[in-house]
Amino acid sequence: MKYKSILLKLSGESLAGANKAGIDPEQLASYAKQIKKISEKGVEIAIVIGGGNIFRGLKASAAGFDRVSGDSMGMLATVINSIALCARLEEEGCSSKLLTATKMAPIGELYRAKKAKKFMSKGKVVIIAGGTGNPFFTTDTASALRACELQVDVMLKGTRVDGIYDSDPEKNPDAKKFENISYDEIYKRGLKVMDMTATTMCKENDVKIAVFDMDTEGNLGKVVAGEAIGTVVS
Ligand SMILES: Nc1ncnc2c1ncn2[C@@H]1O[C@H](COP(=O)(O)OP(=O)(O)OP(=O)(O)O)[C@@H](O)[C@H]1O
Ligand SMILES: O=c1ccn([C@@H]2O[C@H](COP(=O)(O)O)[C@@H](O)[C@H]2O)c(=O)[nH]1
Repeated sequence: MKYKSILLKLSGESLAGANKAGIDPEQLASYAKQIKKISEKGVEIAIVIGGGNIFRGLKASAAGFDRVSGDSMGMLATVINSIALCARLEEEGCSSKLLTATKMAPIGELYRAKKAKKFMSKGKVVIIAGGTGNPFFTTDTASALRACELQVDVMLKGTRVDGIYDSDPEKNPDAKKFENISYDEIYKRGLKVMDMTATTMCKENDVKIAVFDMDTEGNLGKVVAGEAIGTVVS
């Protein structure tokens, strides 16, 4: 395996599968199987999941809430997805541990980097729920933060597109894919695959990012093995 330790960011929206909302049991099972496979190969794994399939804070004002309340609801949405993944991994026979950014016992223990690293070194898949624990952020930024804290080899953004394009491929069918790209090129072109706070955090702390299509079974194993199936940012 090319990468011995990873921070995997999973898209909440992708977890919804074809239904576009909620959690699709087949999608969840596919993610769990892929994660179990690389865990069995000795890869240390931490996971952050988004909450876009349930709630996003940015939509709060339209729904009649203030932004901070909306973001709190968004962070709780990530906890729901994290509980689901943790339960599914256990079902698959893959030992996992749910840690939370804010106090939430008995749902999960409070996150601390040292604690997370200890579990990871013992072969447990660590799921870090609740984003950063602060409003006005996203789970992309939470992923970048945890990747820095845990000093993993790479931050993997597993999503429903197969890499970074020169424009949003879900809107422009003629968009061209990059195999490699620099952080600065992402700023210069204003590419929106990840938010700028997350990109900056990775740039400043020298965290490599790989963006790939997690919805095709087997892709996680390929990316961790170093196959060039997505886009690498460095
Ligand atoms: N230049 C680009 N290259 C690739 N994808 C892009 C680009 N610009 C925008 N995107 C969009 O970014 C999305 C990937 O982001 P992400 O995985 O964070 O999805 P999300 O719906 O925001 O997930 P979450 O629920 O975790 O917030 C893709 O679905 C794609 O449409
Ligand atoms: O650190 C964080 C992370 C997330 N939020 C809120 O949660 C939702 C869902 O996260 P996504 O990354 O969009 O999937 C997000 O829209 C924020 O409202 C947060 O406040 N702080």
